[in-house]
Amino acid sequence: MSYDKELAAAKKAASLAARLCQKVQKVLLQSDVQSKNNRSPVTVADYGSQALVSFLLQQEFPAGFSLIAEEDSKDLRKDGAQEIVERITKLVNDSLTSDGSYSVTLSTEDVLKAIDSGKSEGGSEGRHWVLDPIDGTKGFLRGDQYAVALALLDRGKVVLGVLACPNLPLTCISGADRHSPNNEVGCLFFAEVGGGTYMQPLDGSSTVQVSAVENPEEASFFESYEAAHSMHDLSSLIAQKLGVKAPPVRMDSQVKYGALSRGDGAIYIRLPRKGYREKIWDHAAGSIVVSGMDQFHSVCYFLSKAGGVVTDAAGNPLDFSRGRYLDLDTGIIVTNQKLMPSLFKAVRESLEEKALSL
Ligand SMILES: Nc1ncnc2c1ncn2[C@@H]1O[C@H](COP(=O)(O)O)[C@@H](O)[C@H]1OP(=O)(O)O
Ligand SMILES: [Mg+2]
Ligand SMILES: [Mg+2]
Ligand SMILES: [Mg+2]
Repeated sequence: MSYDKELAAAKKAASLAARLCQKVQKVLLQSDVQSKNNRSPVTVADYGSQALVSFLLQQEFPAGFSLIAEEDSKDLRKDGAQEIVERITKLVNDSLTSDGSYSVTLSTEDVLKAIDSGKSEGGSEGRHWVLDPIDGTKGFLRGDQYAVALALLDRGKVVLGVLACPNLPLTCISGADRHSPNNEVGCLFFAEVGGGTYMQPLDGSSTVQVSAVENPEEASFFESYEAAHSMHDLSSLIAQKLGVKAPPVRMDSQVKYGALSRGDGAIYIRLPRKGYREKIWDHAAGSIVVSGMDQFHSVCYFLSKAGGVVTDAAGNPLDFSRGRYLDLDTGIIVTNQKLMPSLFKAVRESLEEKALSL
């Protein structure tokens, strides 16, 4: 089955949402940042991106529309939030009309409703869109990496994924090419089941050069920038066991999956502390982008690689059919098929050693 129409809509929605986020990141005001009850930050851009993507997808696919997304409008409906809601509404309307494809004006209530369409519980039946409107809000606030991550589930499987990465350089970010003179940023990764992974510039204006890392042991491995999101001491033990020499590349969000898919590194290790439950919107788009990397296409290069594999720390594939959360053993590991057996062994040994030392 082809999902071309859905993919085109997803690319359009994620690109417009990324533009909205870029605009906010440039002039980030302290008042734009709120704290959710789990103490993670949320900004007008998170809400604006979710409203925009939700509205666009609903316009295109009204029948049986289902969206699982990170944010909801609860805090925005509280007393004193009116000004922020108006600012979000203006951002959404400006972005919708920015390239002339839409001539609608949403009210504040339309925007709140669009945000709240993301409350679906998902599951193993039917189709569900999965959205992280800003993945890596902490990176976004630091002026660093973040992604708009959008995927489609069909009967519990990820069938397409789009990662808009506004701050990711178009050229390789690690290894020998790290100091490439080309400092253009803004990448759009997309993948459809069975169709390989593609990358194009977010603004669509220039060509892309992709470099292949030939020796994975020399290539960087990726991990979270935030130490609270993944245990850095454990990944350095794993890297040591694998003989990886390069220092880890610490980066926020699913941008790591995008960078990995084009060969900027060979391994992504994510081992959160006990008790943290991963959400499906933090991995759906990224996992299909990496899985399609055996057929990676860019504007000017075609790279053939060992296919990407994403599993939990017990070697099980990620199961997106169980609702809003992933039920995982310990963490997530990502690499290519060739390296997975040795990565898996190093992960198991390191976890056992860590358990013994506790
Ligand atoms: N304590 C935590 N442990 C692991 N991941 C977290 C934690 N808190 C938030 N996250 C989510 O982890 C992702 C960031 O991952 P990374 O560590 O790879 O940058 C984001 O989706 C972030 O949510 P958010 O979407 O709100 O930014
Ligand atoms: Mg968040
Ligand atoms: Mg996230
Ligand atoms: Mg988010």
